[in-house]
Amino acid sequence: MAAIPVLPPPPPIDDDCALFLDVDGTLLELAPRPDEVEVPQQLREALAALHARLRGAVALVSGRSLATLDRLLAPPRLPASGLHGLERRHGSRVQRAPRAPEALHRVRGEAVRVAARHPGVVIEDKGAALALHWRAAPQAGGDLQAFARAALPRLPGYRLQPGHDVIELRPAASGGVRADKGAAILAFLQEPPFAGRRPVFAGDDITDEAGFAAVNAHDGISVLVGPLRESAAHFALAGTADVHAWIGASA
Ligand SMILES: O=P(O)(O)OC[C@H]1O[C@H](O[C@H]2O[C@H](CO)[C@@H](O)[C@H](O)[C@H]2O)[C@H](O)[C@@H](O)[C@@H]1O
Repeated sequence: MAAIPVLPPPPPIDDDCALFLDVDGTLLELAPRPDEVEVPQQLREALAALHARLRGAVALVSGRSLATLDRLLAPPRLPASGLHGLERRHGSRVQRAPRAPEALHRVRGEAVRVAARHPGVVIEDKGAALALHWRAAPQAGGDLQAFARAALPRLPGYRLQPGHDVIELRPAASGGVRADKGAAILAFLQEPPFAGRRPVFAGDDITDEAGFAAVNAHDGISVLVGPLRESAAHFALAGTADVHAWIGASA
């Protein structure tokens, strides 16, 4: 098996960059449950300073919903894409995720019953998407993944979204267009103040690979955060503290 190449740290963030940032595992340290993350005040200040320095060209690109991103990180209320590209907000323009189908409500009820057998499992209702978390109950990972795979055929137009100690059921497209973090970044890059800038994207998870591919295709800077693994990213940082130092030095 080929060794995973060691990646260099990213260069400083220049004035002509457009900065895209994943949230959990990149800006925020992973916590046992989604509602237990902590947001350092210094991080808010660095994001606000970068937003001003890059003349607005800073966006969050997350698996969280837009509403949750605002609850966690605003102010500043940054341009953002939520639910792995299904939602996007830029100024007053908001693209919403598809409505949850009736079948998803039934699947959620069944997931809650599965979770009741595994103390520590969290079922996160994100509207159109449903996340099944086992970070605090590692032994439940197999059951939850099997449950999600079995539920998928009942949800036409849905796909599985794997992540760190989580499997999600989420729509594959929004408004008839494929939705992922790469597509969200490319949509931002067509609009001022992002257009014409060199894209930079930092992320840690499988969902972030689409974002790395998108910025690589635009001669951008792709940054894998966390332990090295197979990735399309060209640069790496070891963890959230290094991300804070990197963006803090550029703020
Ligand atoms: O794209 P992201 O911003 O990284 O969001 C991905 C998912 O993050 C959250 O789950 C992850 O973080 C939790 C809090 O640290 C952790 O408990 C969990 O194990 C991780 O998978 C969030 O809850 C999901 O909705 C996001 O899709």
